Amino acid sequence: MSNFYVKVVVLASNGRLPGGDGLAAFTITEVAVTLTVATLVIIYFSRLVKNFIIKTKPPPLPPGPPGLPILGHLLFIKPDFLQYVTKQSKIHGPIIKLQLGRKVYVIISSPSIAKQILKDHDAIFANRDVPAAAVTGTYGGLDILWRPNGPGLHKLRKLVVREIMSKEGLDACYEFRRREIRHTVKNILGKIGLPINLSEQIFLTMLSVTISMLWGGSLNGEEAKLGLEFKDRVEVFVGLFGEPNVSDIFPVLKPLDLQGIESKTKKHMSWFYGFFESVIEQRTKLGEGPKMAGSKDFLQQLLELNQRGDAKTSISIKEIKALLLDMIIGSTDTTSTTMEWAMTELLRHPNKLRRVTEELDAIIGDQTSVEESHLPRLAYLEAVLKETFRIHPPAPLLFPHMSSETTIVAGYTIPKNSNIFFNVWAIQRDAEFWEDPLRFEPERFLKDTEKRNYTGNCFHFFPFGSGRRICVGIPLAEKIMMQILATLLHCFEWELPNGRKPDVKEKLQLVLSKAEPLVVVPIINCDGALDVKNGKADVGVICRDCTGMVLDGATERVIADEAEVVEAMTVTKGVEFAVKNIWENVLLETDSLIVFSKIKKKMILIESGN
Ligand code: HEM
Repeated sequence: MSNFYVKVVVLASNGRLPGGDGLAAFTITEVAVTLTVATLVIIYFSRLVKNFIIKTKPPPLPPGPPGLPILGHLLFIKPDFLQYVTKQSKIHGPIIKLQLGRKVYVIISSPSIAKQILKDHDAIFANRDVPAAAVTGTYGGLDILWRPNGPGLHKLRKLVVREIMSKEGLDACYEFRRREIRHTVKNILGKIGLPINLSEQIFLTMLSVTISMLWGGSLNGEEAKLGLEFKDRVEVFVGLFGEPNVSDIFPVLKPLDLQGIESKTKKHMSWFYGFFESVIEQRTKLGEGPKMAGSKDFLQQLLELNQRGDAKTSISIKEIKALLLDMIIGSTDTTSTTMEWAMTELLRHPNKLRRVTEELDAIIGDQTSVEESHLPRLAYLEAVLKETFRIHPPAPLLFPHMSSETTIVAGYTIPKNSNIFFNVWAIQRDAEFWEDPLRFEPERFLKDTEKRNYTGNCFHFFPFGSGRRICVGIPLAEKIMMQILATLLHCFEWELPNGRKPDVKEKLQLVLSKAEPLVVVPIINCDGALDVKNGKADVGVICRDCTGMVLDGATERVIADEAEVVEAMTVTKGVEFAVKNIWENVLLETDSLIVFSKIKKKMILIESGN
């Protein structure tokens, strides 16, 4: 018997020696074994429980910079939120967390994590945290942008995608788009040689295009002032949505509206909605608006749905107004900013600009205007637009998505109701995927075109978002931007005032625009200038690109565009014109109808007065 065994037996038998009581010795052995087994079982189970606890403990929140008590990172996000989050992501990794008050903000700057959220967990992350300004500005989120994910959102998205953005919908209102682009050309022709704010010009074109598609209206002529007012108000309105609002961060302060954001939003909202109400009232009084190839404009369709009274498809007047505002805001700032950046980059890279104009000359040739049918063949221009989206995405962080459940992503816990930003600006400039990412190189989109598209499947390049909140306006955006850019570049040459180089400083409001608007000088892109003398004073008719514009030679102001040539010549009836074609020396009488073609570089006489 070992010493140890003797000791245990003696202790267990209260000092009595074994042998006298065999039963006691047996019990002690049994107790020892039982104790050992119990200890082992306890150890085993405690390990099991520990493992279970470790396994079921939620992963940590994403890392991030330390914040201040109560305020969190509120004081750090200004003046440049995009630069701040990009810098913090470089330090803390591709998924980071910031806190404003009690609200959690998660910023993603990795394609694979973006894919997990926007594809694998799309339904969970398809909500929005509606800021107080948007609640006020959209009747509590009745539009598409701020609407919670659900049947109401699907109904509105389907309506826009099927009725406006479908091929048939867009074809049906092509004439309106064409008309507005020609008005823009005419406007610019009146400003040849003068500096113009291109951003403003393009914004007005886009606004006119959108309004004409929505209800057949136009902002040209007398209404141009209205266009500028729209522009100012859209800018302010959008700025109010983007402004960090203490009412959102600390909801108890909401009734105080400390920054006055809600009251300002209300003021602008009443202006927009008042405008829409007058359009709707007019439509209801006068009946259907202008028809486009037998189809109805969007407003007409909405009003008919409003009359239907069927809960599944019916739409209220408030929804109609909120939707119209969405379409106008969604389509103007984003597209005009993109075109402004595209022009800026082309002016900075004359060799790329040359390649665009060569392509335009080859495809459009001597035809008088850029038509939508030309667009699919303008591969290089399309690459220029994509490269512009890559380097200057108008929505560099997309629009924030909100999680409707606590979810684990990339090994971190994203709490319910967090706001998720996707830093497409950083992802699309990431040297791991894009060679020489800061260089403007449209050629990279000429290879691998299928892979490098923005339909939401490539998470290295997704300027329109992805998943169920992807932008509804892509088909319109791509058509209209291609056509406007092609027209501007085919019809005019562009210079910077005083030979300056355009700068690329950015400014983030809701869209990432140029800090300073692009001011450029349009010059005549045609050698075929014609002089007209009436014997008393110089009067000019100058051949202008594509459009057959008639201009006053002294002031270089437009007298008429092609459609109005007849009228212009009637106005000048009785005045003797001697029109000298620099190639053919043609003399015309006043009553002649003339159009000019740029490419043929000659004046075409289509009808003689006598
Ligand atoms: C350069 C052109 C455009 C760009 C870059 C752009 C970009 C975007 C982005 C990034 C989003 C948010 C996606 C997300 O939340 O993940 C969005 C949403 C939206 N866009 Fe666009 N957009 C453009 C043009 C347009 C046009 C032309 C329209 C309409 C006429 C439009 C209407 C909308 C609407 C209504 C939404 C909200 C969708 C939703 O929340 O479900 N956009 N857009």
